[in-house]
Amino acid sequence: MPQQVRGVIARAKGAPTELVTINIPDPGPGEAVVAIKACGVCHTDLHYREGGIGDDYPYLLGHEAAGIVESVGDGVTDLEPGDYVILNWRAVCGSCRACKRGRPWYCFATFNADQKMTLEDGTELSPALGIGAFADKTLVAAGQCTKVDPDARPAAAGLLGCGIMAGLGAAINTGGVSRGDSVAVIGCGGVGSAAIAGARLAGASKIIAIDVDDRKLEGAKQLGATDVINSRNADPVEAVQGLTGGFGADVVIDAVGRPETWKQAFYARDLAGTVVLVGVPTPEMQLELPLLDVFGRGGSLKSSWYGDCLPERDFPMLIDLYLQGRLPLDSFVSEEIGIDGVDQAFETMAAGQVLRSVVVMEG
Ligand SMILES: NC(=O)c1ccc[n+]([C@@H]2O[C@H](COP(=O)([O-])OP(=O)(O)OC[C@H]3O[C@@H](n4cnc5c(N)ncnc54)[C@H](O)[C@@H]3O)[C@@H](O)[C@H]2O)c1
Ligand SMILES: [Zn+2]
Ligand SMILES: [Zn+2]
Repeated sequence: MPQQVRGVIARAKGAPTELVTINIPDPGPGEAVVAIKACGVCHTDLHYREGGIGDDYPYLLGHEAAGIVESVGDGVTDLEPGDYVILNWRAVCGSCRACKRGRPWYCFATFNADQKMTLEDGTELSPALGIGAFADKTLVAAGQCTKVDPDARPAAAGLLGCGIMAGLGAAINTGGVSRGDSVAVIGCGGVGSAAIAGARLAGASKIIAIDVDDRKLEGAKQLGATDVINSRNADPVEAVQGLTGGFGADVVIDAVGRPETWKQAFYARDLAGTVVLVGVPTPEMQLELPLLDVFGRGGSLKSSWYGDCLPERDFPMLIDLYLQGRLPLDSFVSEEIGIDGVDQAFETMAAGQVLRSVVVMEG
């Protein structure tokens, strides 16, 4: 039986969000209905509201979520009602060129549910990143559900569904940080702080946190930064060189995504080091750089989407590390809010006051 639940939608560009009743169809072949337990508030949700991603309004917002599988459609064999899952926005297909060449994190075909959730009047909803989890329940493709240890509390577990995974993976997967490396992270919001936690987990010996906000640098120390630089007061390139014997860091992660921070990353790395761009630039941003400097420096220049993660490989492993006390996911949960608090959380986020606000569903 199709059911009616509450959901947070963006009805029109720039308009405040609304908590409304939505229709969830029964899961079709390859689909699942998931009862949401918690869902983090991410910049991307705000971008949807503001029209920065598309104009397929109304959007059903929310995409960093953990929940319990309620029902599954035909042909779903690896998931059953009662399973505790983290939702992901990149279920890989296994058969495209990227998948076949062993780089499934570049998979061309991402799986979402075929059926549509709707408003009460039948208007089709566009779920944010194919998820839509600021809701009591949502409909997804079964491949978007990854089973993890149910002992992990939902507010922390759900964060692996987007921004925190992006930061952890930028360090561990894309940057390939390994034991003894020196790492610098520019921008210590949720994503950059997660990169710091990832660098620590990977055994980095020096982790240099760079931000323009002392509150963020304080938080970075708690997560394992060994040194902090406020780039309003000091040249971050010189400071990183000074802290690394003049060489620069082995891996530098730009979690801001502006031409000036990327250049800092480029010059703050060791000659053979790696730059990872994880912050998302805007379309008009241009980069100007002496080509000779690119030539004269080896190493690699990379970008990282979703931490180059493979949910089935990475989520259960990271949740195990969390439960062992080795990955401080709780530190990223700045506040827990109700489903009616999303717009307020967008303001708190824009003011730089939190790493993550997390909507926790009652009951
Ligand atoms: N690649 C991905 O898969 C992925 C996933 C999620 C988010 N992101 C992107 O990552 C970026 C960071 O996201 P977030 O949630 O951490 O945002 P955030 O706003 O929480 O953090 C940004 C941080 O950068 C700092 N900052 C701003 N300008 C700076 C500068 N010039 N130098 C140093 N620090 C500066 C801010 O003080 C803040 O602490 C965004 O661009 C976001 O879109 C990427
Ligand atoms: Zn594929
Ligand atoms: Zn997100």
